[in-house]
Amino acid sequence: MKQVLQLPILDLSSPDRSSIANCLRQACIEYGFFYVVNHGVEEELVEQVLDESSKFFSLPLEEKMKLLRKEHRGYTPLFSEKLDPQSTSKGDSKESYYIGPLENMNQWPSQEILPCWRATMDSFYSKILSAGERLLSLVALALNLNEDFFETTGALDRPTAVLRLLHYPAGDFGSSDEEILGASAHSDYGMITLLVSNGVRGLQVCREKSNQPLVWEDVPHINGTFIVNIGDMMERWTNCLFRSTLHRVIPCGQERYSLAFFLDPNEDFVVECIESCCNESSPPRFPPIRSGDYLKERLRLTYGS
Ligand SMILES: O=C(O)CCC(=O)C(=O)O
Ligand SMILES: [Fe+2]
Repeated sequence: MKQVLQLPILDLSSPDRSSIANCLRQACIEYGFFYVVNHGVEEELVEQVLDESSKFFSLPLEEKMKLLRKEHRGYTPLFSEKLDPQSTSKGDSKESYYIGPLENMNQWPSQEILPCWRATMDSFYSKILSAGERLLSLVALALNLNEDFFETTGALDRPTAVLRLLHYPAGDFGSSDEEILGASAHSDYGMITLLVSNGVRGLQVCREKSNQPLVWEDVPHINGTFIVNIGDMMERWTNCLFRSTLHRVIPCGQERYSLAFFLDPNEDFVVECIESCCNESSPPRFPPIRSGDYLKERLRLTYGS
C-alpha cells in the first residue's frame, strides 16, 4: 500500500509566532520534515527558476561539461554522484548545478546562450536565503532560545548557502539486477534544507525504526509551499532532539526538476551542543566541531574530493 506522509504546513507570515514555533518543534522531533507557506518567494519566480534550470539542462552535454563542478560549484553530470555510499548502483540518475555563495561564484552559463539565467538565479538565491533566515528565527524559538540566536552567535555572518538545481530525467535507467534511484537514500549534511519541485512526485522519507524493514512514505508537492528538512549538523547541534531524516527520490517515469537550498553556518562557526538541548541526565553526545570541517568531510565521503 502506498503511504503518504501528512506533514504540518507552517505559515511563516503568522503573527502567532509562538504557536508556529511549537508546531515546528513537534515536526522536527517527530519527522525532521515539514512544509512552509507564505515564505516570501513569489510562485512566479519559482516557475522562472525551474524554467531557466530546464533550459540549462537541455543544453548539449559538451556545453554543460564546460561548467563542470569546481570547488563545489557548477555542473555534476548524470550518475556522477551516489548519495548512498552503500548502494552498488552506478550512481544516481540525476544531474545538477550548484550555485553559491554568490560572492565566490566562479562560473556561470554563457550570457549569449542563457541571457536571463544569472539574474533569475541571483534573485531567487537572495529571496530563499531571507526565507531561510526567517525560518531559523522560528527554529531558535522552537529551541527555547532568543529568536535572534543564529544571528547573535555569528552563525549566519557569512552563511554557507548553496542552491542546487536538480534534474531527474524521465528514462528508465535500471535493469533487472540493478535499481537506479534519482537520489539514493541519504540525510542532508547541514543545518536546514528548503526544497521545491516542479510537482512531479518522487520524494520519499523513511522514519527508520530499528529492527523493522524500511518503510518509505511519499512527501507530495503542495503548491505554494517549500518542503523543509533538518540536516545532520542541526541534529548534532540539538543533541539529537531534532532529527535528520533519511530520504530519497525514486523515478516515476516523468521528468522531475527540483531546487534544493542548503543553508549552513559560516565555515568558521563552531557547532556545539545548544544549552537548551542538554542537561545532567542528557549530556552533549558530540564534541564541538567547526562547521566547515564537518561539511568538508561529508562532501569528501560523497565525492571523494
Ligand atoms: O530533489 C529532491 O526532491 C530531493 C533532493 C535531495 O534530497 C538533495 O539534493 O539532498
Ligand atoms: Fe537531500
